[in-house]
Amino acid sequence: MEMVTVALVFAAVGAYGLWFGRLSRGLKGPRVWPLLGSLPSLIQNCMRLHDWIAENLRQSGGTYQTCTCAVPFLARRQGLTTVTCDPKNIEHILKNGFDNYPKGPTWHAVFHDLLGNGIFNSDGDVWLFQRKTAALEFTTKTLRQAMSRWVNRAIHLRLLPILENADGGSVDLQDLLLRLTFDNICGLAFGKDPETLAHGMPENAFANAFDAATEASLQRFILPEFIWKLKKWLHLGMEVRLATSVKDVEKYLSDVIGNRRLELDEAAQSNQTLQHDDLLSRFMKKGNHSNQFLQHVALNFILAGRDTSSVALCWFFWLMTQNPSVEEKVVKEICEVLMETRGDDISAWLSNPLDFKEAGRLAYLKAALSETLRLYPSVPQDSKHVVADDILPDGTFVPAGSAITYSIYSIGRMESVWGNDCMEFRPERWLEQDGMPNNPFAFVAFNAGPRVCLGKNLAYLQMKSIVSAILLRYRLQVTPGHRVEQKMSLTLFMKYGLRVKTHPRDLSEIVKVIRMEKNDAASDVVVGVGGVTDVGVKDP
Ligand code: HEM
Repeated sequence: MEMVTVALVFAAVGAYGLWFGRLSRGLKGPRVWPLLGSLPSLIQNCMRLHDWIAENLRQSGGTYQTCTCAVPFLARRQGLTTVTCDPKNIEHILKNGFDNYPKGPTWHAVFHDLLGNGIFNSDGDVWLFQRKTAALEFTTKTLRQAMSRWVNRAIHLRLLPILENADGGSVDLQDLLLRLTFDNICGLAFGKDPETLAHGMPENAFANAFDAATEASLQRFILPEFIWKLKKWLHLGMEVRLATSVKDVEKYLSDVIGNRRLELDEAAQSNQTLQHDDLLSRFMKKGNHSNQFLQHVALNFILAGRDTSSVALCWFFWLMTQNPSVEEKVVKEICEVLMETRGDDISAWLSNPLDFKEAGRLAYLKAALSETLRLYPSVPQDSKHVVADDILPDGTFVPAGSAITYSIYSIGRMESVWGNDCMEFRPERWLEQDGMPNNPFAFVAFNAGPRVCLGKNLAYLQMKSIVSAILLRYRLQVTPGHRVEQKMSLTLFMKYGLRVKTHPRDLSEIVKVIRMEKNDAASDVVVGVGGVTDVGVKDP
């Protein structure tokens, strides 16, 4: 009997060895260990994940396959991940083969408790209906006006007073910006500014519950699905926190929706039109949707639009401190535009926020923001589920049930895509005739294809308003000793925030230079092309 057991064990080990040999030979990426797959290298590099993935991709020519669970049957499906940064593959995944690469069941299960079947967490017809309805709203001028109103209010009533009071001391700009954009997106999503950005940085029950629910949902990614499902069923650990936070978030939103319904009914009875221009009211006016559907609409927009622009701005402001010549050009462009639209009096530049036309003319600023997102994309990587066996344009076979990760962070750092100067922060490339790669899928910080970010133009407007308000008034200096590092998360936060000192900016020198250039230009015989508009910046 013992002999039989030993023989069986030997046979099993031998069979596993043969299987593992075949598997690991076919994989190009980091070393794959028996049973543990690439988990050891993943853990070893978890503090510099994005740079590690970029190195792997450089070595493998743009695509590799790896396996986090080297166990037969599981390996081909749940364990196998294809990692790519090849723009042709990305175009295939996001556009040409769109239906074969949905977000998939894992993503959906993780976020379902918080986001339901909202736009950010659905595929197929459920997603398409919401996408069509929302896309109509995102092209309206009134939504742009609403964004402009919310952002300018928060900048002038709360952000600037906080910076003024900092009085040479250091502030955590990341914290301020995260609060500001959270307030903005709540205003836009359901017409209420929770004012989390205010003196003393007050606690806000809705913001806290939303943060706790997002964090607890993200924790689910770390665990195998059956474990977090078991914890949910047994009411254990983070699952308890998730359930309570989701309840709090839903209660808050259900009160907002209930009040809005009453206001809309009263307005209809007295033949008045309500002035609410937020997304929730727009969806309510369009159809007879359930409270739960409307809650999910609001929550999905908040999740999609809350941290992305603040994180991009954080890296932008840090890059300004590292690249003073770019900062000078950014400030000069803003001054040039304001001098043309508001005249020479500097106080008139500071008294009112940018209007749409002024913001639209800031081509260099838009290029600098895009360049920031190329090197520091707010969403550094994204994953898709493979529905049916497929072959990617570069010849890689991807089996049904496996996952594909495309590294947005790596695409921007590939010499093969962006040229020898890919690691340089050079906004000019966005304005040059041949500065950009031919394939528009080389820049997917806002996603691309049918699921391209709906808030992209609003985000540029919001970011331009915030940059102008801060840089016209202050020069920023990273607080000595402060460490700027990436946090490993679905969003590219700075791990320790961004502590900066603010120094009042004297615009008189820049104004002198602009005046001199204007005089020189006026005395030239050749007349220039006039103001550049931001249509000059190439978009995918
Ligand atoms: C710099 C700022 C922003 C960046 C970098 C960004 C980036 C992205 C990315 C990468 C996606 C795809 C995510 C995925 O499918 O998993 C996305 C989707 C989306 N974004 Fe943005 N976003 C920004 C700002 C905003 C803002 C301000 C809003 C709302 C006002 C917004 C609304 C959306 C929506 C609704 C989607 C889902 C689209 C769909 O699935 O059909 N985004 N965004």
